[in-house]
Amino acid sequence: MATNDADSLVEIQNVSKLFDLSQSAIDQLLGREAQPVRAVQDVDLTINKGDIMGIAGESGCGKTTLGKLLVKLYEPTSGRILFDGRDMSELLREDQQEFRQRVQMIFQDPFESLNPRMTVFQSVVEPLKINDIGDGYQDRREQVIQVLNDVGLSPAEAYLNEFPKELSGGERQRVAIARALVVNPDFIVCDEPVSMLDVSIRAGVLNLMKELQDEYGLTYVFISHDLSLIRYMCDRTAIMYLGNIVEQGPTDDVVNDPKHPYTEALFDAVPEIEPGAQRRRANVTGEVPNPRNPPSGCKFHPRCANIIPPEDWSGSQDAFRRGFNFKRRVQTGDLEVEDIAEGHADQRSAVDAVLETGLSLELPEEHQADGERMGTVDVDSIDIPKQAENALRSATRDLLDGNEEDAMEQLNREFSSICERSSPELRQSGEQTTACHLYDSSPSNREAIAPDASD
Ligand SMILES: Nc1ncnc2c1ncn2[C@@H]1O[C@H](COP(=O)(O)OP(=O)(O)OP(=O)(O)O)[C@@H](O)[C@H]1O
Repeated sequence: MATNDADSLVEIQNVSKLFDLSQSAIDQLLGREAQPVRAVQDVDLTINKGDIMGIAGESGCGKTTLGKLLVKLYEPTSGRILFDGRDMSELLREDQQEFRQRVQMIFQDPFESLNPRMTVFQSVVEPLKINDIGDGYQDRREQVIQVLNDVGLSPAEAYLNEFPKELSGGERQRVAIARALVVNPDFIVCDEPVSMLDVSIRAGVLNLMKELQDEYGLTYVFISHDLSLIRYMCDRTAIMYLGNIVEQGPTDDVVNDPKHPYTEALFDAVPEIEPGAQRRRANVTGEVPNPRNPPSGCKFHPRCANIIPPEDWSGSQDAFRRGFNFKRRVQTGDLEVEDIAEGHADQRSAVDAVLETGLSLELPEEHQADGERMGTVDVDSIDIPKQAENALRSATRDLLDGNEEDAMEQLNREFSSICERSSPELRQSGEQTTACHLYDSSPSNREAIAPDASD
């Protein structure tokens, strides 16, 4: 749990945000409890004064929800957030006003965040009026002119009477930034602040935001799925997956020496900076699961390249990953054994065909095994222990006989992993903290998979 550090501005302590808490019609029909969307779950994070903290992750992982919690647009379902040492949910009325002045948010779409019927002057002066800042019209007008010049809209006088539709996308976002800055905040949450802008003007807006950070003494949170932006802007970075922070630390360390297999996969998928360099795709299987019904244990385990075999596993990790994936495909109904077996004269060749399909991984070409093609793999090329192969064969025969329960029992006996059983705690590794069983204290885990992950 985060401690009250002298340099910290924001401390997120074990925060969760759940949506749709009531039972749906399907829940009622099945007599089960409500299945809320766990948009943010058990998040701990400290944001230090003067830092730019990046929050990265795929769409739907909870970045915006976390951002909105930070500016009190949402209240946590559980946990607490301290701003400058004070619990945000316990602010008195007068303190709330001060908070709303000190904390601002900039959204992705400047067109939506600006009122189309207000001129630039009206938009930017409004927060001064709401917060009762400034000494009359003339003083406020001067403050508006000053901030418009600061955000590069100069001469400011030329912009005062413009409406949003008369401005370019970049100009509109600068007005949105001016609106946030005019009240002289300490902390700004920027949610994808340049993703709607033309690529050619993004760098200009980002550089401006860096300059403003020095000038106004700001602390920023940058939410983005764009890892090049995170790399360029942020001192520290937190990586989210299905509502959890799976890794965080100094951006250079997170980028150059990722600890969590998800972080590694995420950065694998980013095109290199050098023009013409090959894009290396991520070594992950499947899609992001439904946040209403997330996987057990480590939520990333069904997709993870480094899933951990049991201690007595004698084959390769790759073979375990394939066997485990076979089990999941059976569990989720994704392995159509009858279709695969169709047209095979005897059960033995049908079982061979199911194994060839079930043990292949749907991975980008650069991560496929030598004997892998068109969704099948040569089973002899996999280093799988005899006993495990026999269990797969026997489970497949059960499946062909329609006996899924016995099949699952055998598969569970052979292909069980700590990653599916228990949720990993955040642990220090190098400069970062990461939630992955590879970094648990049991040395057998690390030796089995990640001999170089022992720091
Ligand atoms: N108001 C809401 N009601 C119900 N579910 C919500 C609500 N807001 C977000 N969610 C769900 O919570 C999860 C996290 O959403 P969130 O928008 O925070 O993710 P994100 O990482 O910001 O995604 P994106 O980059 O696409 O905006 C998603 O599954 C989303 O559908």
